[in-house]
Amino acid sequence: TEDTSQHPIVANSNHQTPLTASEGLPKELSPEQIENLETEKYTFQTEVSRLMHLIINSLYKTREIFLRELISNASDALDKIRFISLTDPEALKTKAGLGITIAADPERKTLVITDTGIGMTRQQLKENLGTIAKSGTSEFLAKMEQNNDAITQIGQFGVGFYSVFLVADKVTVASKSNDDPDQYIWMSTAVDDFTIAKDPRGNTLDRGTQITLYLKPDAYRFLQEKNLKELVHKYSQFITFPIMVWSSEEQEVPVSSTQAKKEDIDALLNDDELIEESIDQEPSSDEQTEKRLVYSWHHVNVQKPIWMRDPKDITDQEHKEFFKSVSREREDPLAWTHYKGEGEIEFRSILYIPSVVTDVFFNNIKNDQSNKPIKLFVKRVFISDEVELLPKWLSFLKGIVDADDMPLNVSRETLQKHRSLRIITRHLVKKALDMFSSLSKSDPEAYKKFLGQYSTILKYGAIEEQSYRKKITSLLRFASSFDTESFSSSLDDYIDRAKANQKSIFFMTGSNIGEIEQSPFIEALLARGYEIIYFTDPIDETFVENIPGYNGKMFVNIAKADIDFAEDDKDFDRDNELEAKYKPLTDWLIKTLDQHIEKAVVSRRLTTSPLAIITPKNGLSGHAQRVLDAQGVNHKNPNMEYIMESMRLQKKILEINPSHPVMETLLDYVEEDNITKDVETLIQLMYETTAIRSGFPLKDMTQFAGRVEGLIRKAVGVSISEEAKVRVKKAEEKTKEEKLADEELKKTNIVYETEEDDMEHDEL
Ligand SMILES: Nc1ncnc2c1ncn2[C@@H]1O[C@H](COP(=O)(O)OP(=O)(O)OP(=O)(O)O)[C@@H](O)[C@H]1O
Repeated sequence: TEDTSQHPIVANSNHQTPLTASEGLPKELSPEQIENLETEKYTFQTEVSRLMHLIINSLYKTREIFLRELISNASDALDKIRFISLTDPEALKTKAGLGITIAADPERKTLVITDTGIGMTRQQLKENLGTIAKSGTSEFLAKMEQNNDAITQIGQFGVGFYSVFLVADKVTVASKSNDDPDQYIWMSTAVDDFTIAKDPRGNTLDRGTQITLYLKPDAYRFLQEKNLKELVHKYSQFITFPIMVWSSEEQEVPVSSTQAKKEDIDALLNDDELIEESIDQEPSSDEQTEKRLVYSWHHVNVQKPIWMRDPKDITDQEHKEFFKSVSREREDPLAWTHYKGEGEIEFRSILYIPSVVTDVFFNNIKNDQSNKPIKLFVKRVFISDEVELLPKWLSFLKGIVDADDMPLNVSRETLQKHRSLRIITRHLVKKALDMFSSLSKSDPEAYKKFLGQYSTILKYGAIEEQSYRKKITSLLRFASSFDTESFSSSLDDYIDRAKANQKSIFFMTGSNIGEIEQSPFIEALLARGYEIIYFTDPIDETFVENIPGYNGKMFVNIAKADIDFAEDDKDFDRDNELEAKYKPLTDWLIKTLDQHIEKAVVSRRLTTSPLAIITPKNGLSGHAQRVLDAQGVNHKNPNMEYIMESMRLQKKILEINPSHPVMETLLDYVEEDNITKDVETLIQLMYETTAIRSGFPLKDMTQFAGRVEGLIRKAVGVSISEEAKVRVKKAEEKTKEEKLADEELKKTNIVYETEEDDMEHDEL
């Protein structure tokens, strides 16, 4: 007969029956059974071996996470069988209820974790616990080699199971799947191979998995009931299945009943009524009683799932722990929103903002894969974490959605397209944006941290999603000429501070504030008292290209042509007059700088600089050009590359400052036909230095350097043809001995040895 005491997950197991310590533990394999096992041996995939060696030989502070990983795997396995049972009721046709038990055996120094989940067939044991299917493993290995704390992220990389070797040097996994008539047992002593055998105890599990950890001496503290219960509590509160820990309690019990009979226990575990009775039975007063330790299954996670509770009753600490348990992040979230959607469709959700963006998030975005950070439940039953519930630009959030009304027996693809999901998504986006907005008001420090991590992604969202564009844009913060330090101006602030009749939001892009402040373009606006937004994020150029304006004001790049100041600033007569006056100079400049510019015009914006180089309206600014160059034009489309290249070669517009003394003098020179070769060189140089100041890469650095040197020679009176007098000594040919020594070296493995290396060898 089967030993059902190993499946104590019945409707209510929180009964107090005096059982003995070993009653909660599974039968161990006897020495003969081990002797006669018909095992088959397999070698671990190399990555698994490497991982296990790293894990077993290292001293990690946070070893307790093995329990989190095992509980989470057990919970996944239970989710799977429950999900299958939605369409196939047969799947649950075993005696076992759904749940997890955890028991320590201080005598054998083992910890046993049992679940009644989906279980594994022989083949699955071999595949799941011997190879790593998911990508990113080598990345994780590298991380671990670098930094001990990386271990806590093990679950994110899909290799959580192997964390058992943090605390155990031998592990057995017994498992029974509905798809395999027999129960199998997997064993490993953390060396390079593992074995699988048919379990000689028979089908003790009914369905599910039982993991036995043979703890290393330095991990015995996990056997202490108090430690164990605390830990399980920490990692189990948010698991939707009951988790039972085998616990002892000192109790006054009738002397006669101290030894509970095995049959009684079995009956108890299978009959709810009997349990009720046994709880009701108080020891009668005239019966003899004594104090002794009684054992029972203690239900650790009795609370409702956090999202089903009243938001008012949930403490910050509970949210932080729930967040860590769903996301496997180490740090507390920056903020959260707990929401109950009613009306069209009823659902509950909690969304969290992680305090830092993970590498995984960006890797997925880069590879055009979606992050799916939301776990979907339907009426408390976990359905999937593969459904896209948030748009890409919000997929940095983490959380859960529990819907009341959703078809369950459909494929993920059908589910993904379901109307209810689209409605939920709309609500979630709105809730997320509200959360950001209230964070900006309630906690400016946290909001700053938030934007530091996510503003690039939000800008991407504003570009992608027209319907939320305005809202997202309103959440962004920038540096501006009003406040260059704090990056705290919103566009609304800018508009509040704008001048009368100002129709534009003036901005300039650059790689940093200092560079923008150096630029000649900003003078005219600052002199007139206009504020300029300083865009320093590489995505900003694309952002403003896609977003024409905000609240009725257009974005205007002050480094491009056509600046429209307020109407009253215009003086057409004066402009026309100056243009006519400077025509000889502008014509001459076009001729001289023909290689670089398409036209030269009289500037209305320059105040202190003599010249400025402007991009034609559809061209690339200096900053944009450098960003593109640095990225090596990361476009798959060859036409795009061609367009970029031609934009880069596009001729610029030269603006001259009519009030500048250098320009006035130059005009005289041209009018008097007094231009010498030297003046021509100087104007070339002036163009080149202006280009550098305006952030454009120079086309020909050698020519530029040549011109500067020429000027210096002239100033110090050295002829242009005079060469540097250098005395060089010719290198000598190799001697015969040296040639021989080289030949010898060729035969060895030595690559290159420095003196320091030699020293180390000597010391060793
Ligand atoms: N208790 C269990 N019941 C059934 N299958 C399990 C159990 N534990 C592990 N497995 C199987 O072994 C596989 C590997 O587990 P492992 O913890 O290493 O990675 P994972 O569960 O896929 O990812 P993560 O670590 O992110 O949970 C799982 O995907 C699952 O198929």
